[in-house]
Amino acid sequence: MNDVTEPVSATLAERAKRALGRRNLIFIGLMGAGKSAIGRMTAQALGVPFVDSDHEIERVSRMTISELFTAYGEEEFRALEARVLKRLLRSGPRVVSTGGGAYVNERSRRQIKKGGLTVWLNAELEVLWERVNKRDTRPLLKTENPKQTLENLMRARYPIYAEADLVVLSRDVKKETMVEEVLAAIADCKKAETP
Ligand SMILES: Nc1ncnc2c1ncn2[C@@H]1O[C@H](COP(=O)(O)OP(=O)(O)O)[C@@H](O)[C@H]1O
Ligand SMILES: O=C(O)C1=C[C@@H](OP(=O)(O)O)[C@@H](O)[C@H](O)C1
Ligand SMILES: [Mg+2]
Repeated sequence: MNDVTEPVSATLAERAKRALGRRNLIFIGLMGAGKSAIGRMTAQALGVPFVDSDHEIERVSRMTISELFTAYGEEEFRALEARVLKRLLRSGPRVVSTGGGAYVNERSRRQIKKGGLTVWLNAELEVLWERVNKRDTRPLLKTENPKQTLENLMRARYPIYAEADLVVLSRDVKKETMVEEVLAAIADCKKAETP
């Protein structure tokens, strides 16, 4: 239990950092929710290292996510993702942004839950669609009707993402506002760190 009274002057980032302790902060949510962008900015605000699991997968494999899906298929990608996440989550505190499917995979979900505090960037379909339709880097959306695919993924995945420790609504507000809301959620989090 952390029963040390915070000084009134502690900034939001300082309070969040103290509440996080040695845990990692792990961003989960659907494609376009802002895990990579908001995760990076949150790490900066907290003054802890940032890592994006997709970037790490691309670095170690020397292939893009799209190339990996084409060459080996989704199942192999998930196995690689689980291995990379296990390594990234070994020590904290860090901010780790995952790819949208990581938390849905049982093996990765177990590691993520064990690895620290999870924050779900929850977003409505229109918000996600406006963001993801500008790029063609996401292999799962290379379908005849990508918006419908995104909606189907929402239905399947949102009940699982809902298991997260913290939930922040991702919407069209300034990214700095999103970061502040994430920091406030961490600072207010009652889940105690296990020794
Ligand atoms: N609050 C926001 N307002 C406007 N654009 C955003 C916001 N959050 C993220 N974005 C943009 O949406 C796109 C998708 O974000 P990204 O971080 O790649 O999402 P994810 O990693 O969850 O798929 C990026 O271009 C990012 O800059
Ligand atoms: O939702 C998914 O299954 C995926 C999301 C992507 O990451 P982002 O959520 O960062 O776009 C990436 O890992 C891969 O294309 C698969
Ligand atoms: Mg991302």
